[in-house]
Amino acid sequence: MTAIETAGLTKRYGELTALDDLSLTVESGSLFGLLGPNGSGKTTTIELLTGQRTPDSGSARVLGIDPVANPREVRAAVGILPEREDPPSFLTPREYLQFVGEVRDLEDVTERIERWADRLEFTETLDTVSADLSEGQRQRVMLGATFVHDPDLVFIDEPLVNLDPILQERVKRELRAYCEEGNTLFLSTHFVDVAADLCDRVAILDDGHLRGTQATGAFDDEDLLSYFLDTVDGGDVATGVGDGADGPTAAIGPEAAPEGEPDP
Ligand SMILES: Nc1ncnc2c1ncn2[C@@H]1O[C@H](COP(=O)(O)OP(=O)(O)OP(=O)(O)O)[C@@H](O)[C@H]1O
Repeated sequence: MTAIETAGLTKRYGELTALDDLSLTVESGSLFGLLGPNGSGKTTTIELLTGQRTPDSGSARVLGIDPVANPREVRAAVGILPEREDPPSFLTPREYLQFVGEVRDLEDVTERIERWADRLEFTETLDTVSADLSEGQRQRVMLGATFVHDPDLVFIDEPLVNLDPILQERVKRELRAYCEEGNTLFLSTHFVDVAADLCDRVAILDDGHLRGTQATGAFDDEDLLSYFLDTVDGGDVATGVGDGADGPTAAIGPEAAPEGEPDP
């Protein structure tokens, strides 16, 4: 079954074409990665697929729903976690997730909150006001809010930023488990090792253009990095989430690209 299908999806901001003629298929149950340098159009793609923006041309179906005709329906069906969003500082995670549960009209909210807090390891901070949480703790609460309605499809922009290495592994395990339960994850990242580690299929976006789609099974991190650098024109490409709370440990610019001409 197909979770996402786009045909010729195009978005312009004034003179700038942020996304150009994107045609993509994402199968249900897959862990799909949209990999691209800063400004390549990843966020725009997610915003178009979730009915937050309207394309200039082209079409999409998300879980069979047209996000242009039915933006609220698509947002009710999926989970969305934009990059760097926080729970309100004056609410505890439990209060925030209860609020999300009410907006989403959920039954069994208490059970859902406790289950996701357990899966994402923030049970101990459920009743601490969010202003007193670390960045990594707030990121886990946001992940909980994204999954609390157990959607069939989840979009996450940069899933592992702000998490220490131990929590990155825990979250990766949970994301993989979520797909093994038959759900679909659509991740956007500019970290090659996140894509290599997590995703079973990666689409490379560069300057608004889809440069290629690859199954990651045959790649290790280095292979995917080489493929990525050969595929994109270069730019602010991060190679790893490293050991810090902040993400990249190395940003590869055009000067670091391997010698030789990229594949046509
Ligand atoms: N609301 C907007 N108005 C004008 N230009 C925009 C707007 N949103 C994005 N852009 C531009 O569109 C291009 C694609 O942006 P987008 O945010 O989709 O890229 P991205 O791959 O998600 O980048 P990053 O990895 O830095 O988050 C960029 O050149 C950006 O400056």
